[in-house]
Amino acid sequence: MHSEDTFSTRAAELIRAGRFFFERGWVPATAGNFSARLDERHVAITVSGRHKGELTAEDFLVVDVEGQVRSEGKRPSAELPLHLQIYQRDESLGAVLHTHSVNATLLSRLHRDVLVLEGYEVLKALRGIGTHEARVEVPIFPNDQDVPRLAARVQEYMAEHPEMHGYLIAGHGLYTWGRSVEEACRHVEAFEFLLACEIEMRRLSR
Ligand SMILES: CSC[C@@H](O)[C@@H](O)C(=O)COP(=O)(O)O
Ligand SMILES: [Zn+2]
Repeated sequence: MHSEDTFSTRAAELIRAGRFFFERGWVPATAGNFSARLDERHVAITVSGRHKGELTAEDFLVVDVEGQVRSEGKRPSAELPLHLQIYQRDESLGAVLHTHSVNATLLSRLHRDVLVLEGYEVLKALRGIGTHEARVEVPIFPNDQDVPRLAARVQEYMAEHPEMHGYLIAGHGLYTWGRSVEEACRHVEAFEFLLACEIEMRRLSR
């Protein structure tokens, strides 16, 4: 069972991530949600509707990996099922981060089905990738206000593509994860850099 200390440490890491993302314009107007694993069965996740650049420890609650809320009187992120799907499928994963940057939103509307990232040195910031020659496929799922249905769709796709590092939701944003909050943050930064390159490349090659 996790301690209060674990909760506070994970919350502090996610608060720092929220400030960093907000400063860069990746979580505007209460958009985005963050979570971190506390132990095998429990996760801390942001309360729904909170501003992600101004989080405090009060803006987190505890849920179990089946989605049962363990903190009375707090409503979890509307996108909780997308976080739980990741924790349920892989016990080694420790954090899930969701952002809404302009670049993720635009690219997810310009492309259908999948965005291919290749030829970038920064791909090596993604766990397990050792060369710029890697080909990273970022699937794009249609947005869906029925979040459990969307989570089931992601789950089905991930069963076929277990090597995935993240995905886009059309007109919505990015989901990525890692073994720790630090690794998940690195993945957000890497994806945001790569998405910015892709946008700029399209502009330059017009
Ligand atoms: C402010 S619009 C964004 C929301 O609809 C949603 O997509 C989102 O990312 C934040 O929802 P939340 O329930 O606060 O976790
Ligand atoms: Zn969202």
